[in-house]
Amino acid sequence: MAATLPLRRVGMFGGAFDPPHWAHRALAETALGQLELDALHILPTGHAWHKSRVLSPAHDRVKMCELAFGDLPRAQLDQREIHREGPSYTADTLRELKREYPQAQLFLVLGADQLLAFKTWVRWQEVLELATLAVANRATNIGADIPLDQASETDLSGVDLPFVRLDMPLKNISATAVRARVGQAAQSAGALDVLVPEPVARYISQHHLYQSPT
Ligand SMILES: Nc1ncnc2c1ncn2[C@@H]1O[C@H](COP(=O)(O)OP(=O)(O)OP(=O)(O)O)[C@@H](O)[C@H]1O
Ligand SMILES: O=C(O)c1ccc[n+]([C@@H]2O[C@H](COP(=O)([O-])O)[C@@H](O)[C@H]2O)c1
Repeated sequence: MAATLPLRRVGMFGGAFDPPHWAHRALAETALGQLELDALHILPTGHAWHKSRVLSPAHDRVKMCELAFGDLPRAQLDQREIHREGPSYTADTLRELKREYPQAQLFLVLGADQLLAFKTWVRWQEVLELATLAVANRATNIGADIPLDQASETDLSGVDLPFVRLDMPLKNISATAVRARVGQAAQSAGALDVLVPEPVARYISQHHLYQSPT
């Protein structure tokens, strides 16, 4: 009987995903393809110690992640940060993944804003030892309702950290903008389709999420 080969390239993509939007989906797809990943763990954050707002209930964010990423081959929803006590630290998650995939090269998938904030992360040096950072650029004027051709890229030239770039067309979308748009009077689920996948838009509408400003 042939032995199963250990997975060689494993990605982790974490986020509040409140809600997951088209840029998240594009980032996951790009990482899977460009990094030739054998698996990509999608990790909704449990307790986002670094965010000032209270996140939507975990079960809603998990369900929306299933709807947003469920059909992506080799992507798997990973709820460990939701189930873990205390703040979600990426270093802890990567340490666990390293134990689960001792032979694999680990990649941490993130957007440019998080790369700029990376040295504020808890045990960021350990994160660097455990994983290769894979970074997609992000418009600096995120959330603004401006045309994409007027969006400017985040300047990463001064970053003194090792990372690989993910080549993804700029998407001027943020979860903040999605929540704000839902909060504006009576948006139909259809009107959200440009920002989030249609099943996510429907879930937001059916569950009356983001009705009040956050
Ligand atoms: N438009 C985007 N382009 C590139 N990366 C993005 C984009 N939106 C989010 N990301 C990345 O996805 C990851 C998860 O982001 P998160 O769930 O916090 O979404 P967000 O849109 O930044 O949310 P919020 O507006 O609530 O802060 C982060 O690494 C973030 O940099
Ligand atoms: O470990 C940390 O200290 C840390 C600090 C900031 C962000 N992160 C992680 O980075 C991912 C993206 O964060 P965010 O704020 O863009 O949703 C998510 O998985 C967070 O848990 C992790």
